[in-house]
Amino acid sequence: MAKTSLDKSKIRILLLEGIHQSAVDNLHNAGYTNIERLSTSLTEEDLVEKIRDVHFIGIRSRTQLNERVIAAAEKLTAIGCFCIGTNQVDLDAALERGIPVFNAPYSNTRSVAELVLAESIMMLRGIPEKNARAHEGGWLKSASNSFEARGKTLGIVGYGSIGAQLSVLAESVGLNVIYYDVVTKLGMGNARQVGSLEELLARADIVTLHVPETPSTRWMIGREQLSLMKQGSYFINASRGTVVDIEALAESLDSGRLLGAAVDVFPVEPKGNGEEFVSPLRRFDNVIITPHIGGSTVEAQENIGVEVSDKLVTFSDNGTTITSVNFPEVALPSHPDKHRLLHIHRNVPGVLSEINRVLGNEGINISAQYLQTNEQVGYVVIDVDKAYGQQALHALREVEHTLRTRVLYSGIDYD
Ligand SMILES: NC(=O)c1ccc[n+]([C@@H]2O[C@H](COP(=O)([O-])OP(=O)(O)OC[C@H]3O[C@@H](n4cnc5c(N)ncnc54)[C@H](O)[C@@H]3O)[C@@H](O)[C@H]2O)c1
Ligand SMILES: O=C(O)[C@H](O)COP(=O)(O)O
Repeated sequence: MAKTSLDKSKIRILLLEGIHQSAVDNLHNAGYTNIERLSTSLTEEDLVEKIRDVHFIGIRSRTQLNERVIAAAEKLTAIGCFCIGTNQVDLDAALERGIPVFNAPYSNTRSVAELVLAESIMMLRGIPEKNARAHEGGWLKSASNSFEARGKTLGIVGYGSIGAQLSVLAESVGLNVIYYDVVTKLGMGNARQVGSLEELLARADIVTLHVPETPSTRWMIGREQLSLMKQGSYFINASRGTVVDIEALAESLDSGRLLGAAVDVFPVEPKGNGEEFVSPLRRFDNVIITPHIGGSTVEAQENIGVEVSDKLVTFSDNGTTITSVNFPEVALPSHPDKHRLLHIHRNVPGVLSEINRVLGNEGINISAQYLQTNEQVGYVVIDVDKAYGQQALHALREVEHTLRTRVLYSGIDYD
């Protein structure tokens, strides 16, 4: 019987942007040893070159996996975003090539929520300016524009994992919480959903954004929205830089409508720690500027390293795509004495019956089978007797509308 799997040590894994050592350790423990780990992201040109021979890539928010890069990734099997956001990946381009994308939807949410609550309290007390003056030798002892959090209203835009967690923390210090979300959601504690973004902007003392980057959130906060905010209110953005018109935010700070802001994400961010950060917000002492570190805590990064590498290993070892953000979700218990075939195809009628027909024609008995589809793609996992693995793979490749096929042999096979 022909051995069909590629030795795990030949499976190339590229980890970028300083992904935590926990990911490397986890992959090693699962038998994957061919790992290159870089502390930075790569330019498009470098990525196109480097990704050619890579089976798995791990990135964070900075690496742009656009259509051109994905098209160059001839061997790429799965993408791991070691963060929450997946807007940096062309998810459709990956799907079209049968490449599932995974992320870590929960591991850094607490870190962001804690930071935002701390920033709210710091801004209410005017700490950013007082701190800046003291560093210059000044002494701004004053109660003017210095407030308790108790009884103020926090307005959360996007009540998902981070927004909801922040809501709980905020109520514990006496903030009243209102939130706006495109989906109707049950509030935590006494938090109340409002019917429109405009209502939230008009009622909140502090507005904080926790939406993903999508076409509906792009530039959702501009001059008009900021003009609806209360005189003397505060603004926080730790979501994505493209959600806010930063020039309009600077104008609101100049006009004094906003007493302060805290911004962690920017439309253009430096590619690495050595590059200059350019922003109209640099001139404001009452703005807390942080370098996209909302999720950058030791705890979050260690957990993310384990969570996403686990997902890559599980997919690599048995084809499971549960929690993939772009792919039909399939999990079939492993059958150690069988060969597992993975078949990814365009989601058009008749493919499954064609698969079963070609396998039947070859006299191949199917031990287990599971199909899931999304609008574009169908994903079938099929277990067959070991003696037929290679033959079944050849038969499946002939099925019309096939995007990709693979056979797993006591682990995995890569084309
Ligand atoms: N600064 C950081 O380091 C950092 C860390 C983690 C996450 N993030 C960003 O925060 C975002 C939110 O994270 P999450 O885990 O809470 O995501 P989530 O998906 O759990 O929640 C997002 C919420 O936004 C809502 N939403 C979507 N479009 C909306 C719109 N147009 N108006 C109002 N609400 C809308 C969704 O319904 C959902 O409830 C991530 O997508 C990521 O971009 C940043
Ligand atoms: O999407 C996220 O989880 C955050 O933006 C954090 O991204 P990072 O891993 O690049 O810090």
